[in-house]
Amino acid sequence: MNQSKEQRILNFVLQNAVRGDPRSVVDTIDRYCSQKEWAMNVGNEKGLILDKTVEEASPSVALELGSYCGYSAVRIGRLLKAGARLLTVEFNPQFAAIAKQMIEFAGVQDKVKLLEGPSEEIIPQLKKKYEVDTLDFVFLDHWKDRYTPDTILLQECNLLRKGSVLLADNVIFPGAPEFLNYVRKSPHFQCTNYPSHLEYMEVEDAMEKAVFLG
Ligand SMILES: O=C(NC/C=C/[C@H]1O[C@@H](n2cnc3cncnc32)[C@H](O)[C@@H]1O)c1cc([N+](=O)[O-])cc(O)c1O
Ligand SMILES: [Mg+2]
Repeated sequence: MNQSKEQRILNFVLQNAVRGDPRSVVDTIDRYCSQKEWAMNVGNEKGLILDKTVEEASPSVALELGSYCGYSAVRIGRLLKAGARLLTVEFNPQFAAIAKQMIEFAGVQDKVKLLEGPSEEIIPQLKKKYEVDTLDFVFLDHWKDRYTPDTILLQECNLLRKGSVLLADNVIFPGAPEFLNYVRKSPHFQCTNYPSHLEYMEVEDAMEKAVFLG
């Protein structure tokens, strides 16, 4: 049975990146996906915006929705301070298996925990089952029509506190118009747009930061 694209990306990392070196894992995925097969990793241009937002937030507890191959989980994990943790949510079993191996190879498994299942089921479990009080940082990069319902669910579950930072990928391409409309109209969020480009392409894209105001 021939391999999936995601398996080919993982194999390329296992053969070409440096075990325990998250930067080399990120760079190796970018090399493969820009030269061989496009894939929906946040990529290096938007990745720099992600890096700066994470460093500024300096989160103790972070959440990622949509692990895919683990590119951004590794990218965020490498920036977390001692004792901080990232929970990354992925419901596709094949992608979850790839992402887990990517996280372990990069050596960030002590900071990054992959939770397998749909975000709408996992989010309500975060407080009791995963011992989360509130989230300091949330990266939204899953199905674009889930951004708004999950943002509402995070609020309903009291998982956001004054200053919690949401960062959403792809608000221009493929686009998340209802999410932009929701957070920009809401009195509970202070929004900032970061124009950029779609990973590995010269297509316009952007990230949106939405800081919860309580
Ligand atoms: O579609 C995109 N991303 C969707 C990402 C989806 C990933 O999140 C998981 N997921 C989805 N809902 C979930 C709910 N719960 C858990 N995992 C979930 C999916 O199993 C997949 O691993 C996308 C598309 C382009 N593009 O150019 O077309 C570019 C990008 O940067 C993108 O992020
Ligand atoms: Mg994306």
